[in-house]
Amino acid sequence: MLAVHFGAGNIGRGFIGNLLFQSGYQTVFVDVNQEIVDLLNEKNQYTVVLADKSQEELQIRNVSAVNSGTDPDQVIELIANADLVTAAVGPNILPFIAGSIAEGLRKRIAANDAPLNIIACENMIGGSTLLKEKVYEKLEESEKQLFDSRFGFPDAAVDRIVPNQSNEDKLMVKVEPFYEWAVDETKIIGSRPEVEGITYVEDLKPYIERKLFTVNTGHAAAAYIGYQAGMRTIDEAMKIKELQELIQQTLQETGRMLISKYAFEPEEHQKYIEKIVNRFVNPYITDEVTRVGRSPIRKLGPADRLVSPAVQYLQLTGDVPVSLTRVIASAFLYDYKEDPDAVAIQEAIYEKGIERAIEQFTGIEAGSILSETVLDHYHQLKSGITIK
Ligand SMILES: NC(=O)C1=CN([C@@H]2O[C@H](COP(=O)(O)OP(=O)(O)OC[C@H]3O[C@@H](n4cnc5c(N)ncnc54)[C@H](O)[C@@H]3O)[C@@H](O)[C@H]2O)C=CC1
Ligand SMILES: O=P(O)(O)OC[C@H]1O[C@](O)(CO)[C@@H](O)[C@@H]1O
Repeated sequence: MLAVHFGAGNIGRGFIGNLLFQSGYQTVFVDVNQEIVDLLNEKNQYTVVLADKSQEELQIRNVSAVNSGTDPDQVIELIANADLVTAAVGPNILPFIAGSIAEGLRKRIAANDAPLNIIACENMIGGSTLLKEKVYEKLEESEKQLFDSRFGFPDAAVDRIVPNQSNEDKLMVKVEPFYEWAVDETKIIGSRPEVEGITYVEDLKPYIERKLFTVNTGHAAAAYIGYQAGMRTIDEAMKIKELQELIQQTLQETGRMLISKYAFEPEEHQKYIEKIVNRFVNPYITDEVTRVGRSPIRKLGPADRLVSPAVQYLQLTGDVPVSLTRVIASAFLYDYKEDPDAVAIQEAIYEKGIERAIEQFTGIEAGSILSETVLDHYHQLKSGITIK
């Protein structure tokens, strides 16, 4: 069985590649990083290390790679013959891989009538749906019906913390032992890809919202508030008692919203929160706040981990979320110079003021109660009332 995976980065090698190998696939990674492509083709294997007391090493074999920048025809050929296509490149990169996927699917249609599923494994709601939209933008109107009947783009929720790597062995990836991969089975075309570790679900929305608004909201809170307090890593940040408390309060807010929306069992949800917070304090993982906080424009978007739960909390409970708005404010103070999103946000604040910047990046209307609350937190945090 042939799997083509776009993005041989942290989650690509450390999670998706790992499960594909365990499920019997031959995996070809598609990436634009020539060094990683060369190494994968030279070794045809790499090591995944579990970040816990055991430090267990898994050998991931049957892998190779192609550089889509220099060898686009090979990528097209691979897609034409694949049994499964997956991607973990980042939401902003999905439009750039759509062209070769469209071409590959065209070539496949000309050669055989086997169905194919394409699963984007990004931290976002509707990642595969977005990829499908971008692929379909490359099609003629007349092609779309046949594509609909042959190719599935099931959305997914993926969860495993894989920090940036600093190993001497450039292919080695250190990952937390925990993982979860839920896939929307209603959008599968043909038979379900048999991948060890995938949970097929009929309704993905509760899974993806629970995950994005707990793991990723909590993590973003630790990153932005931790950065504000001068911390370098998430585990350092988590040692600050007040920060842990703020994360707990933030996750109580997202929890209240999720429980009210999906009728989750409160005790079960509380256990889920505790488990997530424990993952953040894993002493075997060094995860920089600047990785977890990366791309703040994306993270402040209306459908993402901070603003969406805040807006839904207000709508569902009638109360203003005190902690979520504080985390949103701290994201507006995130001024890490190496992050182009952070720089753009700071420039927008400088040029048009914080209130307009909040509206621009979050879609929260200026003058609304949410905007006013974020604004209050922003001014307090800026005047030095920090967590430390
Ligand atoms: N790292 C993690 O723990 C998790 C990450 N994710 C999601 O997975 C996605 C990837 O994240 P990471 O693996 O952390 O990032 P990463 O930066 O380690 O990996 C991304 C890879 O995509 C490659 N890439 C960039 N442009 C490309 C293109 N045009 N074609 C093919 N490959 C291209 C990069 O060279 C890199 O190897 C993101 O959406 C992230 O939110 C989801 C869950 C966990
Ligand atoms: O990958 P993103 O969306 O930039 O956000 C980083 C987040 O993703 C993860 O890497 C994995 O879920 C978390 O560590 C963190 O919450």
